[in-house]
Amino acid sequence: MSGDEPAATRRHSVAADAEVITDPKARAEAEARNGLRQFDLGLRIVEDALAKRAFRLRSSLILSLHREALTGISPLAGNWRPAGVGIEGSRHQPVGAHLVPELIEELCDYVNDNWEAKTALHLAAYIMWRLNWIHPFSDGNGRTSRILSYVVLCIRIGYVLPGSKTIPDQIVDNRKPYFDALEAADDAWKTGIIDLNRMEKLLESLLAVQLTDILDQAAGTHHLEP
Ligand SMILES: Nc1ncnc2c1ncn2[C@@H]1O[C@H](COP(=O)(O)OP(=O)(O)OP(=O)(O)O)[C@@H](O)[C@H]1O
Repeated sequence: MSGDEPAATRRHSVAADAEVITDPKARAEAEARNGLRQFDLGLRIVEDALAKRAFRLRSSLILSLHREALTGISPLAGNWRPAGVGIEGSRHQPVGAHLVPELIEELCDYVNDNWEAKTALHLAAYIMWRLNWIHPFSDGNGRTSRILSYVVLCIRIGYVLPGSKTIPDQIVDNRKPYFDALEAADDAWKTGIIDLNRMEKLLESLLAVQLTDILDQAAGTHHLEP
């Protein structure tokens, strides 16, 4: 657009900035509130897919889960990152931003194409690793990977899983085994191999704790250490 053009013949976009909370206390409250909202959206997605007896993973669903977690906190809520990103304390360097949309499509294809052939734990482990590996967002990658992995696990098993110690909550309470499983899958991928053994084992043990929690509540005992 030329600056000397008369106003009457000018037509250019006037974008609004996304409003974000800057006060640290209000921001922490928004993060907690958004976490609950993101989990609720995840459950609605599971219930909807189970009712329809059909599910296809799409990039729009991943963006919706991210939007729910970051609304009011980041101007990029519900959007792929526009630039490079690093992960503090990790050896993994995520790909350039220009590759994100294509890699997300590949992730969705992998899940959809292997829906019957692979186990629920494999698909959940794949998402947990691959979405973190792509690191498609400027922030909120861990939160979105964990809920999406859990959503796909529930849909592929065919249940809204019971238990209050959910897999995502257990990971947040004890992150080291999760970080180690991500690093192990990253290392395997450097040689072109998808090896999710460690992540699958981790998710299996966390699923056992989640389900056993129901038994513990009923019996008033403690069957498994978290
Ligand atoms: N080696 C690794 N490879 C891939 N992803 C990793 C690795 N180590 C950590 N991560 C992921 O990166 C996340 C941090 O990225 P980001 O800050 O965008 O996520 P977040 O959702 O904001 O954080 P949080 O998980 O604390 O809620 C970690 O939570 C983890 O999920």
